[in-house]
Amino acid sequence: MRDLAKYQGIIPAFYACYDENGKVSRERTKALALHLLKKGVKGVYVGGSSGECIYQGVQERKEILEAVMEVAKGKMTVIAHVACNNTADSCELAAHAESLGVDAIASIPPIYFRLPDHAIAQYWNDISAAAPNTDFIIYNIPQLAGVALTLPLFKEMLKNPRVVGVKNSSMPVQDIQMFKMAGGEDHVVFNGPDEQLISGLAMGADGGIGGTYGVMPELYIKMFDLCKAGDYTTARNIQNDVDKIIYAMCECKGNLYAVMKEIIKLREGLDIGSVRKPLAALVPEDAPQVNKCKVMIDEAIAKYC
Ligand SMILES: CC(=O)N[C@H](C=O)[C@@H](O)[C@H](O)[C@H](O)CO
Ligand SMILES: CC(=O)C(=O)O
Repeated sequence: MRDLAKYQGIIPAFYACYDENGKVSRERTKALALHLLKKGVKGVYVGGSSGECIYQGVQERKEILEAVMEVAKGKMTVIAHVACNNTADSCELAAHAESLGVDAIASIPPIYFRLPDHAIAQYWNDISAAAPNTDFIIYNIPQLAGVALTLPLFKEMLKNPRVVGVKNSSMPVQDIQMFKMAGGEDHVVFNGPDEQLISGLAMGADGGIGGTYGVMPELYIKMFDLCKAGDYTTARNIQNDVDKIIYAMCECKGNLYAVMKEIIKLREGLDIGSVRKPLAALVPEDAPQVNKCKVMIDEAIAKYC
C-alpha cells in the first residue's frame, strides 16, 4: 500500500509571487511557502490555475517549484502541476519536479482543442512516464479545460500504477463519489470547489486543494477537522461564512488572485506582488471592498478558530 495519508488534509493552491516589476520572485515564493507551513496546512499545490501557470514560461515554473521545495521538502506535501498544453514542455517540467523530490505531479488535460479520450490518456501517460517514480494526479476541471474526465478515461488511467487520484473541480459533488468508488481505497480524491468543501468531504473526498485556501487557511483547516470529527453543523456555519467571503472577493474589478494577494499583504504583512497580465490588477476603487473582505476574514477566524 502506498502512503496516502500525506494527501489527507488542506492543500492550498500556491499563488504566483512576483516582484514590483512582475518578475517571478524566489524570495517572495519562499516567504509564502514558509507562511503556509506555519499555518499548519498539509501541503501545497504549486503551479496550478492559482499559480497563474498559463501565463508563465517553463523556466519560471521551474524556479518557483525550486523555491517552494527549498522551504517545504520533508515538511509538507508538495504537488506540482506540470501541464503546459504541449507534451514536450510538460514532460520537461515533470522530470524536473521528480528531480526535486516532489510528492506528486498533476496535470489538466490539453486545452483549446477538445481531444478524444485516447489522446488525453496518451498525454497524461507521457507526462507520467517522464516522472517514473512520482505519483500522478489527474486534474479534472471541465468548466475551464473544455473537456471532462469521463469514467472510461479514468478507468483507462487507473491502469497506470502511478495514478494516485483525482483533484476534482467539476461542480457536481456526485463526481467525487464516482471517482472515489472507481479508484477504491488505494486512490484519493481531492475536493476542488472551495464553496462546497464540506459536501465534498461528506461524499468521501480525502482532502481539498483550493484557490482560496491560501488567504484564509485557518478556516479551511477548521472545517476539515470538524468534518473528520463528524461535526457537520459547525462546519456548515464556517462554510456559509467562507462562501460569503468568496462572493465578496469576486465583486472587485481586480482579479480574484489580485484581491487575495492584497488581503494577505493587509492581514499578514506579506507582499507577494500582484497578478500577471492579462489578469486584471486591482484598481483604486477596489480598496473599500478589499478591506471589507479582510475584515470578514478577521471576524470569521476570531469566531471559529
Ligand atoms: C474554477 C477554479 O479555479 N476552481 C478552483 C479549483 O478547483 C477553486 O479552488 C476556486 O478557486 C474556488 O472554489 C473559488 O471559486
Ligand atoms: C485552484 C486550484 O486548485 C489550482 O490552482 O489549480
